[in-house]
Amino acid sequence: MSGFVISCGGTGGHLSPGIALAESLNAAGHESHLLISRKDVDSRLVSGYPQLDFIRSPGSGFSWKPIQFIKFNVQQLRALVFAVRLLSEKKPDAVIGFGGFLTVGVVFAGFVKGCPVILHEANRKPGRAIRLMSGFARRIYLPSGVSLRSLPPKTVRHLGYPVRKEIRPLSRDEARKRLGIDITGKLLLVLGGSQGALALNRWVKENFEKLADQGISVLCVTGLMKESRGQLERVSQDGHTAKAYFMPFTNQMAEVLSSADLVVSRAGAGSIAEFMRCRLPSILVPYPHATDNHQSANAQFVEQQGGAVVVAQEKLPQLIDEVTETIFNDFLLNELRSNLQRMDRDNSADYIVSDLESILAEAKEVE
Ligand SMILES: CC(=O)N[C@H]1[C@@H](OP(=O)(O)OP(=O)(O)OC[C@H]2O[C@@H](n3ccc(=O)[nH]c3=O)[C@H](O)[C@@H]2O)O[C@H](CO)[C@@H](O)[C@@H]1O
Repeated sequence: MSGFVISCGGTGGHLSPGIALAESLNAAGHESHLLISRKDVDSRLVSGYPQLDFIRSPGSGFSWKPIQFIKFNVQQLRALVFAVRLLSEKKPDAVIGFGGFLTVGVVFAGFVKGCPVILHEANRKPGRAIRLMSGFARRIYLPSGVSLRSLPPKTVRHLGYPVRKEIRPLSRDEARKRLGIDITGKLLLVLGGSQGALALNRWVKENFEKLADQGISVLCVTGLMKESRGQLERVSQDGHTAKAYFMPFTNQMAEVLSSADLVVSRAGAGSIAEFMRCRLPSILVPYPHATDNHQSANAQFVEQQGGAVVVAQEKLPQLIDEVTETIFNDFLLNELRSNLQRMDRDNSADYIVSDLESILAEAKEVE
């Protein structure tokens, strides 16, 4: 049995693969501790996993704005001290970082203590933390076709995004029943990633009547910062009732993804991997201010593989036509679904576990 500290907090896109990996490590008889942030989104997501060991670290997101920049550096120092103490207490065999502001302190502490450092990058443009810490890594997992300058090839493995085991396609009717979605006809899911997207929430409110008149209902996951619940209803001229459901956050992602015919979403790597797993066709609207425009790179890759349609945020007025043309086009939906199936890397968490086991076995031989 080996022990691992997994740094995966700050946003759902880092936390979900951390949870997926911890579950696979624990199932293989290892021990894992997940380092997360004190943000609300982390608390909401981890509430569904009482069996895992989550540890909340100090830390704050990076910004060039002067006050936030000072706060970031002070918090990074606190996070480093916290990480050194944590590693002294848990004595892990390896430290794993999924990127984000929490990764830097714990990875550095792990390296100084002589612990193998393992990194995972989910996006098609590696983030700052991964780039900064890559020189310390014994292994880096990158999406296929993505490279990082000056890394020896033996350090890199191209593996997909670990998706949580419970995220599996369910029958559409069963999923709607479990969510209490009481509609007939097409359902459009609107998802702004783990933290929501104001522009997409607004788009739903502005376009619900047009969608309803075509018989399309909507499920909109608004994000915690834009807390919004409730329901809208509209009866079209032909007597069909369409509804719009709003919820701030969900711990029932398998049901949410399986209930819909189509999703309009930001292009986070985790969301995309889960659409593949649930074979859910998507229209991706990349967040235009994401670091190095990495969401556009994520979205374009899926579009090139035939798994999604991309609409830039400045083209949002065209989204309603894209939605209505796609959601009623069964040929296109089937095509998108079969391409998603082809792209899905089913058990990357299990591959990572066996790779970690061989890294640790090699390290023991060297000792
Ligand atoms: C604005 C920004 O920079 N976002 C980044 C962030 O996205 P973000 O945190 O939005 O992450 P993703 O879209 O990658 O994944 C969201 C995760 O949260 C889960 N979830 C979401 C909503 C909800 O109500 N319940 C729930 O469980 C999803 O199932 C998924 O597992 O990290 C990703 C991974 O590095 C990046 O690709 C994104 O670009």
